[in-house]
Amino acid sequence: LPLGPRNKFLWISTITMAFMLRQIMQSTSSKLVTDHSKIGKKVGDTKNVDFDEYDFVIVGGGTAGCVLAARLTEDPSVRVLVLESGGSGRSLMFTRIPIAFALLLRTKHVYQLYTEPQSDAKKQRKFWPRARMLGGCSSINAEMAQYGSPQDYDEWGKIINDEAWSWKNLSKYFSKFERYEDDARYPDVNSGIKGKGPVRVGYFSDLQNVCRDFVQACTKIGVPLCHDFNTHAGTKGVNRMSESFSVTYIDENRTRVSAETAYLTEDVLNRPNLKIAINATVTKILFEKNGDETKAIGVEFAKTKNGQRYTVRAKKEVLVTAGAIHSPHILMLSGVGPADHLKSKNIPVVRDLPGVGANLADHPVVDLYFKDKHNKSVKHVKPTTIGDIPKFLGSLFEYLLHKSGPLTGNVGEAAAFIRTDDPSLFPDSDFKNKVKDTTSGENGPDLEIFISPMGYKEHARYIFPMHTFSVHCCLVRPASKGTLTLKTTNPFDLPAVDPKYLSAPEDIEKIRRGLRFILKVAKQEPLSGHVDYTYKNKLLDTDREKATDEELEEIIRERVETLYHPACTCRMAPEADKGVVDSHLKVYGIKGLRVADASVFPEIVSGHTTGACYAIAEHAADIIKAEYNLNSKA
Ligand SMILES: Cc1cc2nc3c(=O)[nH]c(=O)nc-3n(C[C@H](O)[C@H](O)[C@H](O)COP(=O)(O)OP(=O)(O)OC[C@H]3O[C@@H](n4cnc5c(N)ncnc54)[C@H](O)[C@@H]3O)c2cc1C
Repeated sequence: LPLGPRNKFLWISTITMAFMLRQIMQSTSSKLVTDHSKIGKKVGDTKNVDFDEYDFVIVGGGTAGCVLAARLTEDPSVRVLVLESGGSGRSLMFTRIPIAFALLLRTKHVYQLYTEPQSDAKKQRKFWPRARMLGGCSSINAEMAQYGSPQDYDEWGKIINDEAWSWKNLSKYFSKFERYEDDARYPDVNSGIKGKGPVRVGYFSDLQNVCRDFVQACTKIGVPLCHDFNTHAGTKGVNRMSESFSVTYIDENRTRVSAETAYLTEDVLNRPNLKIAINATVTKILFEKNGDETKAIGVEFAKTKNGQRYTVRAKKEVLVTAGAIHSPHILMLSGVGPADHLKSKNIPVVRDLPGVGANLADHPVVDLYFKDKHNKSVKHVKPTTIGDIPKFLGSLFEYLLHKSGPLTGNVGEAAAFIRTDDPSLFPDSDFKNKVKDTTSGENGPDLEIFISPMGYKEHARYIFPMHTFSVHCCLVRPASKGTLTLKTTNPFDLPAVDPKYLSAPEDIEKIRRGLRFILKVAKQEPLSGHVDYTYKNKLLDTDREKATDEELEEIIRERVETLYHPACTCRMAPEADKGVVDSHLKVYGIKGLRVADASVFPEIVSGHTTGACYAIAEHAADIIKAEYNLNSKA
């Protein structure tokens, strides 16, 4: 552009903005290894090239993997290698700006997974994005820092018959990872019971008026206010909610806190006993048989589908932390899984474990959309009209200059956790169909209702062009369970995932109750003051109140989506109960092999899943340190 005064302004603004954006991105440390020949041995290399040996090889540098890497290398005598199939998460701008994560979902930094056609959801294939970068899904999630209910963990302790996993013992690991400091704006939060760990949590996200008023409206229809979801009381009484969405994984600089930013600090990366290889996809685990004993002795990995394979040895253990999709995938590719299925794919069976890939659980969510009377939605954060562009630039400047505004939002700004059998919300006189209790205990919820200050579909690919807000009904204790199986034996092909959404009829009834709850809240002051009831549009749900049960069921089957929480595919449970790992997270029947991530959940928690993954990994690190007599402090 010629340098006229107007263009000069444009240039200066653009350069300033680019500079400021650069500031919020953190550079990829030179500590990350990209030359794989420096850490592994080429498969097929006839010369007996010396290659590095590590005590522990961590498969997947995601949420749990980063925790294990940092904790285990606190002992300088232990050598740890992390193999991560993606690159650095913190060097990507869209992981740093809190609201921008949705822009990453359909990029090469995210596995583009689709479910099998869902028989009970109009045969649709549902998009299931999973992160492919350091920090894993903690680098792309919606930053909601709610950890589930204490009863969920008591249930875990019972299933695996080990009190170490029940809330009274596991809760110390939640304190170990989180860091919450006093916030004068939230005097009712007891910081004395909070942790001082590396993962900063706090009330630093944006809160739009419509979301604040949702909270008020909920309290008016009988949902008590809860000042903090994450206490020992948890969601006790369940009809409680927070003033804003509890806390978020967003720090005082209004940037995302991921497992990579919190645990892989410069100090940790500089430890001589830690190596992290990126763009390194583990293709299989290597085993050695000695009599009746099978031991994991290392892994094979590669950069690309047809690229050079490398191997690396693990003197002590292989620790699989590739998440709920890829951990069972890697086990199966390596011969650990249901024998019949492996044989059908010509994979030699190392250990028959029918639980691998079974029990797939996820939180289904159904959204309702309302026209925003005040035209105050934050739809301009992803501009869809010409008019959105100046507003977007304004918000970008506000974010960069003042660290405030809608870009500091996390989409799900306020929430209510309720029970579908709560007679004060769902009286028998109005709700004739009975519901089965699938909660983890009488104080656990089965529904989460949360609100976003804009309407969107298809994981934010589609933003409504008019001003809307959406309220989401998420079934946090679904009865429907699914499966994960191999499609092919190529490790670079994604597995077949079938969550079997809505296959249990009670799931429909519970979500329907949730939708009725939403429609009632939308009619309640002060939220009703935000709804334009005169605006008619078939896409919106403003006048859905009179919908029949059948019509709501139709909406549920049409709109059901994932809340991105797959779990339980390598369940920690007795082997006879389709368990894959024991209470020390060791894979049954194999030495030197553990799994520690969302796949080991014995049951899905009635809340968000990142906290549980951090706690599992912190606990796993202590279990391993105790077993090998390792030091705890760096
Ligand atoms: C869009 C989205 C929004 C979410 N919102 C929230 C939220 O608001 N709050 C919340 O608590 N939870 C949320 N979640 C869920 C939460 O982030 C995950 O449950 C959690 O982070 C999973 O951690 P993990 O350690 O099990 O796996 P991940 O964090 O997924 O880590 C797995 C890692 O393994 C790597 N990997 C996979 N295969 C291989 C291989 N073969 N070789 C090497 N590396 C491999 C991956 O690249 C990844 O880094 C969300 C998730 C998504 C996707």
